[in-house]
Amino acid sequence: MTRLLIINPGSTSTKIAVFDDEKSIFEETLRHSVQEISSFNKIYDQYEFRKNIIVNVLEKNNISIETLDGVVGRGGLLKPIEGGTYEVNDTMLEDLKVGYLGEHASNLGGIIAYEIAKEIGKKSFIVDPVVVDEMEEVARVSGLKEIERKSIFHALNQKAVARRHANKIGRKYEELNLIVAHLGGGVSVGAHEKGRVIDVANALDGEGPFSPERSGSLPVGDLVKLCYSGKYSLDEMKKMIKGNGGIVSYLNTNDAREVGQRIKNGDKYAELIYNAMAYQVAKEIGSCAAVLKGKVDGILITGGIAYDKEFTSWIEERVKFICDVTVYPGEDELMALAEGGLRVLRGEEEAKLYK
Ligand SMILES: Nc1ncnc2c1ncn2[C@@H]1O[C@H](COP(=O)(O)OP(=O)(O)O)[C@@H](O)[C@H]1O
Ligand SMILES: CCCC(=O)OP(=O)(O)O
Repeated sequence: MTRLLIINPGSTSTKIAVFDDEKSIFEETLRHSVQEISSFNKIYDQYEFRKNIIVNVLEKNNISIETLDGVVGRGGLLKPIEGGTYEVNDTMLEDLKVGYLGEHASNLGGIIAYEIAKEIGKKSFIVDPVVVDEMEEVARVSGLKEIERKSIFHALNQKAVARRHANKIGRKYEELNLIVAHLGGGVSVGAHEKGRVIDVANALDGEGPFSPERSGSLPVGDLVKLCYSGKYSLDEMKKMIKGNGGIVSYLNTNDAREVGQRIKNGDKYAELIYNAMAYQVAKEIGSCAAVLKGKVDGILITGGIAYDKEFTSWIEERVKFICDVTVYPGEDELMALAEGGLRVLRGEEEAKLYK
C-alpha cells in the first residue's frame, strides 16, 4: 500500500487529501475569504499560513506525516511544459518561489509538498501544472507583435474530467472533441481536440470570462487609460485584475454561494453580475466551438460553481444548440494528483525532469 498526502492550493481554497493507493481516506477543503487572502502581498508570503493549515488539519485528524510514502502538490506557474508527473527539484522550487509565469496559489503546491516530504526523507511531485501547453501556433497570435497568448488554465481538472466523461460514454479522450469549462475562483474554458487543449484563454491574466476574483478580458483602451490615470500603482492594477476583479469587484465577495443567497434574498444587482458571468462563459464556449470547427462531442461544466444548478442552467440555455452539456460539479484534482504520484512510485511511469 502506498500512502500519499495531496495538497491543492487554489485562489479561494486549500484542498487536502490522504490517499491509501487509489482510496481517499481523508479529504478537507478550507475556504479562504477575500479579507484573509488580501492581507498577503505576494503568493509566497502565504507559505506559512497555508502550510500550517495543512499540518494542523493532519494533526487534528491523527494522521502522522511519518506514515506517508510521498507528497504530491498542484503545480504552478512554471515554464510552459508538457503534461505529466514531475519530481520537485531545485530548479522547479526556484521558479515556483519567484513565480516564473506569475503569481497564483498553485505555486505553493510544489513548495509545501517538497518541505513536508523533506522532513520525512520522501519524494515530492507535481502533476499536470497550470502551465501545460498544447496550444496550436495560430492560437498564440494575440494581435500585437510584442504580446504572445499563453496557455494558463485548470489543466489538471479539465483533463481529469474530460477523461472521466470519455470513460462514462465508453470512448477514449483521444478520440473526442470536447469543450471543458472549469468554474472556480478562476474560470477557464478549453477546446480539447482529440486529447490536446489546442486553445484556452489565459485564466489568470485578463483573458476570457470574468470569475469570482478575476476581471477576465477588459476593454483594452479603457484599461490603458486607467493604468495611466495616476490613481493606481502597478501592483494595485495587477490586484484589480486578479484577486480583486470579477465578482469581488462588484459584490466584495469571492464566494458564489453567498451571491446565490443574496439573489434569493431579492438582490437584483447581484443577479445581474452573476448572470453576466454565466453569459461570458457561454460566449467563450461558443468561441471554442468555432476553434473546433463545430465538431463538438460534448460540453462539460465543472469546478466549485458547477454545484449551482441555476448558474449552469443559464449557461446551458445559451450553448445547448452546439451539443449536449454535462455537469461534473467540484473537481477531480485530488484523485488526479494521487494517480499521477502513484504511477511514478509504483514504477509504471518515470517522473519527468523539470529543467
Ligand atoms: N455548493 C456550491 N454552490 C455554488 N458555488 C460553490 C459551491 N461550492 C463552492 N462554490 C464556489 O466555487 C468557487 C471556488 O471554486 P473551487 O473550484 O472549489 O476553488 P478554487 O478555485 O479555489 O480551487 C467559490 O466561488 C465557491 O463559493
Ligand atoms: C492559474 C489557473 C488556474 C486557476 O485559476 O485556479 P483557481 O481557480 O484555483 O484559482
